[in-house]
Amino acid sequence: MFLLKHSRLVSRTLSVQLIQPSYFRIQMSTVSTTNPKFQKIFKKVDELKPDFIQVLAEAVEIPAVSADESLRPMVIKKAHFLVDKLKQLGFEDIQLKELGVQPPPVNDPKLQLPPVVLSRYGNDPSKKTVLVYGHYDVQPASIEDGWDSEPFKLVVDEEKQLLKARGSTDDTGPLTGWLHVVRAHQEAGIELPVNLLTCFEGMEESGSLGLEKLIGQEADKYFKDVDAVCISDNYWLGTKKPVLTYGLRGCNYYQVTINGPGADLHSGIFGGVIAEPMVDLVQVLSSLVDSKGKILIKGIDEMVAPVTEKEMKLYEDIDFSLEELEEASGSKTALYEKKEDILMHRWRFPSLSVHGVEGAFSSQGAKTVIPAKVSGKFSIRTVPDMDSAKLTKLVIDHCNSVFEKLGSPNTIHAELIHDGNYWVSDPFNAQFTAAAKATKEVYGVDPDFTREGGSIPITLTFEEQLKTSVLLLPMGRGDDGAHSINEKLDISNFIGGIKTMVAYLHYYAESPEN
Ligand SMILES: NCC(=O)N[C@@H](Cc1c[nH]cn1)C(=O)O
Ligand SMILES: [Zn+2]
Ligand SMILES: [Zn+2]
Repeated sequence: MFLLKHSRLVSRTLSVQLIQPSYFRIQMSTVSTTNPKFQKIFKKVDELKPDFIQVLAEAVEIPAVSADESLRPMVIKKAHFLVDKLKQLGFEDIQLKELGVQPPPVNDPKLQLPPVVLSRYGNDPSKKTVLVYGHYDVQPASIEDGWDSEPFKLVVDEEKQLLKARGSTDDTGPLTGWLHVVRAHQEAGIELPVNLLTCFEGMEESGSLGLEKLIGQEADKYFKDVDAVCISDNYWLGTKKPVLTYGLRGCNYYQVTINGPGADLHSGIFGGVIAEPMVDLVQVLSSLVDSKGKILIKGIDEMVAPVTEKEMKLYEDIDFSLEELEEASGSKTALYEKKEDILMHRWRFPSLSVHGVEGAFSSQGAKTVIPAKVSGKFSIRTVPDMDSAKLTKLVIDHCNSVFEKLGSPNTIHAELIHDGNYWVSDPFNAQFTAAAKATKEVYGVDPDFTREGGSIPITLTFEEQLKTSVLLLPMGRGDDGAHSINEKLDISNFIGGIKTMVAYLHYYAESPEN
């Protein structure tokens, strides 16, 4: 069961008026549509809200952290949870596609990748077929990171009208949203206007390992009738205006390991007389990027497509501000002040982030250890026209060359852990047009068309392998705290997002084009 914050409000749980900016309130407080076609089904979505939240509560309780090998059984458990839900809803041809063992680096060489959940709802040749993709794995989370509540227990905050838990916005909330779309149609007695296929994976947060191959294998089989792919796994740019997303950065994730003594050592006995891996590693890591965010690895800037004047105009028209960035980051630490600079550095320039060090002392206290082997983790968000293989060569050569200059007797091994391509689409195709109409229907405003700094590694693969267009239809807001502490999804976004999915499927089904 989920936790209700402010328990005195329990009796009027979930039937309270939603607290929203004024122009949303008009659209969302009752049945949020001017179109009689959607009235019945939107009303049903509103009525089913408690049930939808209950499903989310059950789903987020499973700590499906793909990056944590010890939690792999939980990731697999969540796949089976989804299978049960799909069965209950009458989905057919449900298949758990196994992807084999996880490739190195991995502690357990027999570690199985979590399965991909394929299923189908409807098989009418006269209808279009929409494949919806989502991921059921989540980022790591623990209360010690600074969460206000247990991350794997859903908190329904009545006062703020939000749902808080790891996975609420990324991506369990949006993924389960697709199941609710089907339930709402069933209970409203309205036929789904398209055939719906699902592709739910459990490794997205760890680079979608194994999925690319499966999509290639199934392109002419399970996915052979797919007309369009829709992904709901990203966020509005800010907190007020809905967006549709037509671009993503890619992500190349690296690990650089420095190996030294045979075991961790006492720094009083060995300090000053042996070469310390951690000292070498911090020098390698600090050579990658400066404090202004400039990547210091030579040759990367030259791969980036130049900014055009036409493109500059796009950034000027987007509704966003420095204040929104500061609000979402909870700080005044932005590297840029102008909206255009912020957007370009988030969407169309590469960035390098240093994430952490495996093997180093990281707890409270003052342990006087010399770690024997340390691995620094960093990633580069990639953009057009960067080539992943060329980038990797530049990165590895750079690390080796910096290390060589240190003259250390330790050893270095720099490697790519996973890569996923950037993606940029045509925001005026039939799918985007249908989604824009759907957004207007639900929220009463035209969406902004945005790109995103994050990555969904499989997006380009769907486009290329299935020869279809991909739409990114975000559910949550820019301040949801995905990958961070206190991740949340506003209830109005959850319900509005489900309605938008509904309307998008209907408008896309009606569209004369594919
Ligand atoms: N909601 C999308 C998301 O969070 N994607 C991850 C994908 C990723 C790539 N490498 C590791 N994870 C992201 O970090 O952008
Ligand atoms: Zn995600
Ligand atoms: Zn994520």
